[in-house]
Amino acid sequence: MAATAPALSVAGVRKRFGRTSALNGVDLEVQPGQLVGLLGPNGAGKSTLTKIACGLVRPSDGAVRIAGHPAGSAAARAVTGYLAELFRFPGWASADEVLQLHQRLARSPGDDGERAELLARVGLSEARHRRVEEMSKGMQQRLGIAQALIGSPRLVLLDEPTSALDPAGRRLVRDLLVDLRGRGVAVLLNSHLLGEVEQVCDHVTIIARGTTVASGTPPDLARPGGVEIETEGGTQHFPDATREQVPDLVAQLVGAGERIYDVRVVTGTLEEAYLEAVAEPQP
Ligand SMILES: Nc1ncnc2c1ncn2[C@@H]1O[C@H](COP(=O)(O)OP(=O)(O)OP(=O)(O)O)[C@@H](O)[C@H]1O
Repeated sequence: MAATAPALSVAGVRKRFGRTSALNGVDLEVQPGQLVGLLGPNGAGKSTLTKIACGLVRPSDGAVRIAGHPAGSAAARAVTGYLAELFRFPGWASADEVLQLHQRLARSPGDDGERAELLARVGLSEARHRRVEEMSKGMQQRLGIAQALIGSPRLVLLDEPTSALDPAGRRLVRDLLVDLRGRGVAVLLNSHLLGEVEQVCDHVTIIARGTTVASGTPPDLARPGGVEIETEGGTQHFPDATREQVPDLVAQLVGAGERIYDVRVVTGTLEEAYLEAVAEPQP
């Protein structure tokens, strides 16, 4: 069962914190080798869902399984890597010591070699003996990502892993995510950086008010935005036209005596789709 099960399966999950209903029935799947972006406004329930997946929070209702094992079980935790949104490593520890500690916590058979490889993958080889308190926020975040990869997890849960990173650091993490996908690792990525999610994720789930409001591939979610044709008299916008209609549109305009300088098929952005999906329903 475990061999063919999704890396992460979330079915009908609800979570109440006292009077606050954080999740109201969310479904989500991440397959091995799939990179899924979890988007949603502040307070939508993304971190709560991630914490449920790694067994830190118990759902009030619903089922969460990791590679076929119940979330929170030893078998599930053994194949899961997690980077929390807000984490703090001891300031006195070096990068290498942080990873060593987490190797012990994760009971990873990994050794010096695993630590050196992980530090290289997050661009911290030179900082191996630097203390955490001497690192920038971005370096600490990259160390956090290395920590999440200890023991070669099959599922990696990353809660806003690039919020402190500069553009080069973000590129490095994007490349790392693509590499993980290539190795068959499943990744759930919580992020507010829509451009990044659009570039790297195979699938996106948007939650708002504790429920799923949209789900699909980034191109599916980012709807087409029509066709723009630049003519002598200015830009003409055909909002409902598709790429297939371009030759006919151009022929009509030329037939009507227009001169054409440029034609653009406008694609919507994930940002537009996101804003539409999370908008409060009108009463
Ligand atoms: N331990 C807790 N006790 C009480 N309420 C909580 C707890 N954790 C989360 N909540 C509430 O649950 C809801 C969802 O919070 P969560 O942190 O999961 O949102 P999020 O989508 O990750 O937000 P952000 O984008 O700001 O990180 C919020 O209303 C939050 O206040």
